[in-house]
Amino acid sequence: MMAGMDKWTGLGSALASFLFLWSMVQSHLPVAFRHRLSTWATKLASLFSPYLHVTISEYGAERFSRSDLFLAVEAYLSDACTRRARRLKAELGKDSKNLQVSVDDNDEVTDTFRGATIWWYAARKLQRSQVISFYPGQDERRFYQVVFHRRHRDLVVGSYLPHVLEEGRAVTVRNRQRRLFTNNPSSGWNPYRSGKGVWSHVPFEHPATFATLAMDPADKEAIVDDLEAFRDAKDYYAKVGKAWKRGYLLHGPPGTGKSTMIAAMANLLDYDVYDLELTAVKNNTELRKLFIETTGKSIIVIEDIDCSVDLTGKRSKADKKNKSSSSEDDGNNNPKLPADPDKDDGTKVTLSGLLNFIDGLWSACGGERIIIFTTNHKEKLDPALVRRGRMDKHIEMSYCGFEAFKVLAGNYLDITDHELFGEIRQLLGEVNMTPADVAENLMPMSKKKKRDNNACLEGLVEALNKAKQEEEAKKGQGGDQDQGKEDKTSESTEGKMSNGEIKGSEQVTSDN
Ligand SMILES: Nc1ncnc2c1ncn2[C@@H]1O[C@H](COP(=O)(O)OP(=O)(O)OP(=O)(O)O)[C@@H](O)[C@H]1O
Ligand SMILES: [Mg+2]
Repeated sequence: MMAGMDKWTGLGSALASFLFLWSMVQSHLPVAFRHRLSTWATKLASLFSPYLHVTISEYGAERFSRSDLFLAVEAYLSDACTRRARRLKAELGKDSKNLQVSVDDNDEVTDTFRGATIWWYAARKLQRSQVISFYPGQDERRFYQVVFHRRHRDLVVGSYLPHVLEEGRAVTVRNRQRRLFTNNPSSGWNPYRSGKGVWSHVPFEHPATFATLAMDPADKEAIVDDLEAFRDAKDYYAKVGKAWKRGYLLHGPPGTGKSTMIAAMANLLDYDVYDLELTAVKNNTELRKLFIETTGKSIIVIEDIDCSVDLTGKRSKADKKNKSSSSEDDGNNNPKLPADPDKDDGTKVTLSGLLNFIDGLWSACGGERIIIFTTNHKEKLDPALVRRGRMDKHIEMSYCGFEAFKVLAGNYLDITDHELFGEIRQLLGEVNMTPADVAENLMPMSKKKKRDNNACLEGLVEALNKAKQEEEAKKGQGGDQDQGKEDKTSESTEGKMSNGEIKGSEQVTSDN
């Protein structure tokens, strides 16, 4: 039985190779003759050969972009089959520093799928184009040919090729160099002009991870858990009829690690990051266009949302017009009306445009997206913008507590305990110092000087004492509008619940 199978397989392979070489010879003959020969050859082949061919060309019918299937096959073969190919070629990936190994032209790769044997060939043929090409090699069209026994037709077309597509896409995602995108300025530029992307990108190489992020371990774990649950919840989101996306609001004073946390999130989930500069967006239509151009598995970030667009100011003015009672001031928690969409004051992105961006019908395109807003002043934001469902999770990044300090001490000094820890713990309970400032004190002072843990910690104690004195001096002067003090009050209630939110040096609130 096995010997019989081998004989058939060998014969099939030989026939498939012959037909493939035949198609290569044809490509160098005059067009009319080639067509006739091709018809004869196909008839002959179908008479004698039980094998079928499927060709997957590099460019689709429209010839502008490379076919998705071709790219997936390329990735699939490079990953799954290169081990079996005898001739391989290595290239530097387009956006990556990694070497990509793929099957060399005219080489054969054998694959098996549910007991069926499938042969793959990579080849290229010269295209007689009417268009003059500026780029060498542009007239060459690459293609893959898959050959299989006709009794496996349903299996290959119905199951194997979809499997190759899915696996190939997964390999592409695994091997890709993640990217950091930023939106191009819109002045003098038409977002609908073809051939020009609305986003520019650079490789995303931020080294921050949750392990190096200084915050309370329990809160950190809760965030990691939430992110991982989101990543794996495709079916759940489909079941409950929700777009597969999640919003996070990171708020807290400057230097408390909001941007660092975004980088850690991207590294944890292996997502791209789209850093959206809202002030460079002309209007709501352009904002929507930007959203459509983002891909799945990405984090869309709008930093300092309260400064990006004067949502509060516009709303206050609208509010004033309508109610003739509210002040120009942001008015904190007062509900406000939407901004005037027709008013042209540099940017026409309105609150309603932004809300649409987050959870309008368009926001469901593609799926698997996280949207993050950061702000130093949560209270300035419109409640509609940050309500649950839009910003599902509110994370307060606050001044450095002792637990956060221990993470920094571990990162910078490789220590978990020290005789000065007690004093530092007490001082951190009394003084507001951001993780950025604490980290600065733990950095070695000079390159020549050997890193000295004692000196670093003593320096930190000194800085904390100095900050304490300054705070006391301010208090003495009767200055009570200091933002730090307000935050300090909430920090001193570490771990206690207030208005349904966890208050602490690292606070996390969630709707679930
Ligand atoms: N929680 C933290 N854990 C580790 N490092 C931190 C943390 N917070 C701040 N840092 C350090 O301080 C620097 C500044 O932090 P980051 O830019 O994340 O602050 P931010 O909250 O985004 O500030 P801003 O509101 O000004 O944008 C970072 O480069 C990082 O090294
Ligand atoms: Mg920041």
